[in-house]
Amino acid sequence: MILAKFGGSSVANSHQFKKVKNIVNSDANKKYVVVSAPGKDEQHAFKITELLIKLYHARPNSINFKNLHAEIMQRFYNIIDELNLDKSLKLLVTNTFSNVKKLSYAKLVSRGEYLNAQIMANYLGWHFVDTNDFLIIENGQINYVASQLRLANIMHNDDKIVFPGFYGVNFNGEIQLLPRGGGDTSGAAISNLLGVDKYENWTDIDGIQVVDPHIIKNSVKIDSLSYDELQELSYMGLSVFQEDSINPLKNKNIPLVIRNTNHPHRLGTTISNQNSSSDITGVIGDQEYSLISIKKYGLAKETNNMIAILNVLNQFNLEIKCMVSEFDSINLFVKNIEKIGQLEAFLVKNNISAKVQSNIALVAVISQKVLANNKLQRRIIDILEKHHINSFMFNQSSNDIKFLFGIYAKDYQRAIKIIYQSLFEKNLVTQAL
Ligand SMILES: Nc1ncnc2c1ncn2[C@@H]1O[C@H](COP(=O)(O)OP(=O)(O)O)[C@@H](O)[C@H]1O
Ligand SMILES: N[C@@H](CC(=O)OP(=O)(O)O)C(=O)O
Repeated sequence: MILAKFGGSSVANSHQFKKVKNIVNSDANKKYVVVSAPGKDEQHAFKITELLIKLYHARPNSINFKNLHAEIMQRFYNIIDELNLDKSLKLLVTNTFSNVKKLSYAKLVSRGEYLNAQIMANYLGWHFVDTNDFLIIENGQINYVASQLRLANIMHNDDKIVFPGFYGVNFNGEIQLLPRGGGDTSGAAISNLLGVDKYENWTDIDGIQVVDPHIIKNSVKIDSLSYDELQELSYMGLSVFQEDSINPLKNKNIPLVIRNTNHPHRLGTTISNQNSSSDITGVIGDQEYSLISIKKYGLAKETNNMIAILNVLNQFNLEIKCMVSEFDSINLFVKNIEKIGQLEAFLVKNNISAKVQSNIALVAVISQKVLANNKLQRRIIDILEKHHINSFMFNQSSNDIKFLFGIYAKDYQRAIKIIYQSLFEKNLVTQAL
């Protein structure tokens, strides 16, 4: 049994719907489909989810509101008309958006996946099952035990089912959204609940590449990698697959295959408990960090100091990506802070002497094979020095999968290109081993 999740780019218009039908009909084992809301395509610069978020914030009856409302409905009408589907679906679209201002944020924003799953189910001739009826999300976390019980009451063995991604429901019956990109998580969670043999994640790229294609268009494609490597890649910012989606698959040893809806015969990238096919699986990062450097005599020795600092950061809801401590200092890399001034004032008021620096990038080289010896790390530091890229804070993860360093954001893309070219194009990976 296979569950296939189709991301926004794979279900953006009627043309893409036809590709999805060919893919699922070509393999009798594909029994479950999860869809996202229509994404971007050549005609549409915005995803439906983005338009729904704008609609929620638009002033009722303003021109902007009316335009957004019409644009969203028209995209669904076009898909239904172009596929010659039952006209009742158009009525469903109209009714869904008939009283937008009465809908909660989560309910409105989830309607993109809800309608797309209804339309896809009708087009494939499969059943529609609403995740609203079984996927329990409490405080942002999926409750697997409760979800399993509810799902067991809905499922009938031979059903072929289309589920909407991205949302579930809490115990009070209110719709709950997963974080943006959460369709991957829905797919992984439902794969776990149904105990499928394989989870296919269909998107618009042939698989995972060593470098984000926005930085290097055609870097080496990885044929296979381990769950742990993917976890590190996603944690460091890989957008192709959501970070929270890996554990539900790893726990049940369900292989994940990332495949291209536009080129369905290409093999994609397989993620399982097997070691990677490549020495290096990623040169990856993000340039939206701030560095908080805190100094105090004997700081790292006193647990109370640490607790006080973490409490302060907690009040500002900061996500710490990396923390390096020495005898009298702690360096924390956090996602860009909107209220830097307020944070600095707060730290001073609490007698914590700290410097906050913005426009920092974190870059990681991910490899399960070569980081255990130190040669690759030295090679990377040499490359950065040779190209006059100021780097600071080098950190190796305890599982020897990730080598991480900080640089200034202005050097981010150049650093990634140089490291990739030096290691791959000049074939230095093998020399570094
Ligand atoms: N290292 C990488 N390898 C492959 N794709 C990547 C990588 N980094 C970023 N991406 C981007 O991820 C995109 C696919 O993810 P996403 O936009 O969420 O797809 P979907 O619409 O199918 O959910 C690709 O189009 C690609 O631009
Ligand atoms: N539509 C939601 C959920 C999602 O996973 O979408 P996509 O598959 O297009 O990344 C979003 O835009 O966040």
